[in-house]
Amino acid sequence: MAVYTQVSAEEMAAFLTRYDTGSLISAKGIAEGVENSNYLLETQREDGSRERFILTLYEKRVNEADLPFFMDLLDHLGARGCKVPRFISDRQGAKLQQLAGRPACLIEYLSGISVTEPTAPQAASTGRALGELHIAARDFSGTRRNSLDLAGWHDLATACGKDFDGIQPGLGRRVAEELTFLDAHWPQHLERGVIHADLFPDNVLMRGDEVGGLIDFYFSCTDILAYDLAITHGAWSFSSDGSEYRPDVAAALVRGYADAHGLSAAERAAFPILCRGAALRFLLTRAYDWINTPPDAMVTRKDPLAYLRRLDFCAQAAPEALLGL
Ligand SMILES: Nc1ncnc2c1ncn2[C@@H]1O[C@H](COP(=O)(O)OP(=O)(O)O)[C@@H](O)[C@H]1O
Ligand SMILES: N[C@@H](CCOP(=O)(O)O)C(=O)O
Repeated sequence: MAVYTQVSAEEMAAFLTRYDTGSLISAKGIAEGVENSNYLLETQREDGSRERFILTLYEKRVNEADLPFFMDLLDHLGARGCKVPRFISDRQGAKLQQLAGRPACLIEYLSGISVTEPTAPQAASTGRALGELHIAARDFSGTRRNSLDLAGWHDLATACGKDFDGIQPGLGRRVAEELTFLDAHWPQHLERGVIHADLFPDNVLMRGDEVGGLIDFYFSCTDILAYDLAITHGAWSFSSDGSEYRPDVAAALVRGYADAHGLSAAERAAFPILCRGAALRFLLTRAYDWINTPPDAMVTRKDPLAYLRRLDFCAQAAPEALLGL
């Protein structure tokens, strides 16, 4: 359950008086997610019409100074037809607020369902949506360094240190070997731009086989575009515990992306390395959270070993198998 900060109904009702949203009629903590506290709010206007909103209080990894980048990015993408939620301005034009001692924003609600067992047609739509996002972001002027890049992975590995082997004996050595490999092979000259960097199935709201919304841009940053496809590939093309590879889903995702955006020969050649980096990145953040989440925290820790299995698979798979060619 990702509600780190409890907000009373009275505090929420008072918060909403800053906006032209009508008054609060219901509020529910949202169980999904691990990074921030999220509430689903429903409001009613004087004419009786109702509307839903997401209230997010920023915790953990989101730096308040990065919020303007995310807000401007979503405005930019929304204006170019991408299905992304807008941050709502209050009557004074402010999008960023303070609530219960945390930075907080009111966000447009998008309907749709996050699938847990993605199908090939859903992966194809998601690949297309990711390609369209990369194209729409080409003329976005904002930039944000990816703090979870190769250097950031080294920092996380150092922070986990000896605790890795409490998760699984030998894990520390495996991570160190992989970092050495990636230091030597990480591609330097692929096309860069704004990437989502966390396009897991829970961050895509599906309507049937079509994408109804892309959410949770709080890791978005400037990095290699094909690395974003590799992250999405790792999240969509395996069973959630990482034990089973789904080549049909992988092929549909890559084809959808290539149709919308294109995928160069250099990007295809580097794809196995990018997949290994993507698997290691999530192994590391999950391992760090596994080690550092207090036992009484109201959040379900995610299994780092599910990403070790993906890493092992990607390290031995033929490039054609990963690309679904
Ligand atoms: N704009 C939105 N529209 C509809 N549902 C949303 C929206 N933003 C978040 N949610 C819901 O809240 C959940 C958690 O949001 P998310 O941004 O993924 O949290 P976290 O950053 O903590 O991982 C999502 O899985 C989704 O169910
Ligand atoms: N997708 C990451 C964790 C970030 O959580 P999200 O709910 O913001 O997507 C993972 O699965 O490790």
